[in-house]
Amino acid sequence: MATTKTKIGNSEFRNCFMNAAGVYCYDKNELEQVINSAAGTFVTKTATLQSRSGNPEPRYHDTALGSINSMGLPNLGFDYYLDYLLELQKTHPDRTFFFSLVGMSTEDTHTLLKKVQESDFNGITELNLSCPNVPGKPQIAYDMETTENLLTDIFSYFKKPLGVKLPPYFDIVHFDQAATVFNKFPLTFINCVNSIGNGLVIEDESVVIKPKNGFGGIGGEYIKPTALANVHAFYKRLNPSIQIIGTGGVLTGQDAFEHILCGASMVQLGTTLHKEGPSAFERITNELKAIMDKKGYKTIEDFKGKLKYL
Ligand SMILES: O=C1NC(=O)NC(C(=O)O)N1
Repeated sequence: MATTKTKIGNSEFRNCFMNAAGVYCYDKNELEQVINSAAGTFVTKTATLQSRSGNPEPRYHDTALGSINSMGLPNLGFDYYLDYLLELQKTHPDRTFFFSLVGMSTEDTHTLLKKVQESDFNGITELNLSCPNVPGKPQIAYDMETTENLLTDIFSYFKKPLGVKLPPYFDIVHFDQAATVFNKFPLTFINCVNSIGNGLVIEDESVVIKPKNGFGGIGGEYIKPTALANVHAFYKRLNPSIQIIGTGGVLTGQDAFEHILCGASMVQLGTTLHKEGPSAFERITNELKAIMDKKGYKTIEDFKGKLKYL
């Protein structure tokens, strides 16, 4: 029987599936459900220094092929998530969890990461450089100079495992430029991709979410080709020491198989988890194991990154 265990940095996970930041991770209740599911680990909702109520509702909408959201980083604040993560280090010492965070300013980002560095947190930090939904705030990782300067400053003091959540890129030159920057730093991973920013969904004659006149991040089936391309483009360009987390368009074990084939070491569920709930982890894990058994793959390392070209 195949195993879907994996490793990110020096941390081992019993399963290569987890939630995507923003889904089933707002509070202890939701995170507990992911802990008790077949998921290998969880990532928190992206935490900011102060708690945020986020954008006006309706701000999330499911569609037949995925979802659109403009949540606006609603979260209970950095201290809430850090306190919970430190509590879990006592109750679940054998597990490693991910902490997603970003500042509303560069100064806040450094304040947050210095707090993490100085804390007893021994998990993995995911810096969200790609939220498309805070009015007036750009997706940081679309600005390579700002990203390079930020990472240079961060790695002068941050010595714990760190990865970045990236927006999708759509230009080969941008893959080259971004990879050149990321290869300069001891990143544990990059996570490709966040939602495709500023899409528009219409029902009858109206937008379906309130913020930004209906413009929001797109997830689900719509984005799998873009997600797979980003995973593979960076897999081919990055130092092997920087692993890839694949996020976007995973509904089935086949979708997860494709993400791993492109180079992902971990696969996140966003829209599918929102629609189906934590039981999706067991379903998709079993579907992936069935594919692996059929193909004679014992571990994900047997086919990770081995996408065939014509
Ligand atoms: O990084 C994010 N990506 C999204 O698609 N939505 C959330 C949000 O709006 O909070 N953040």
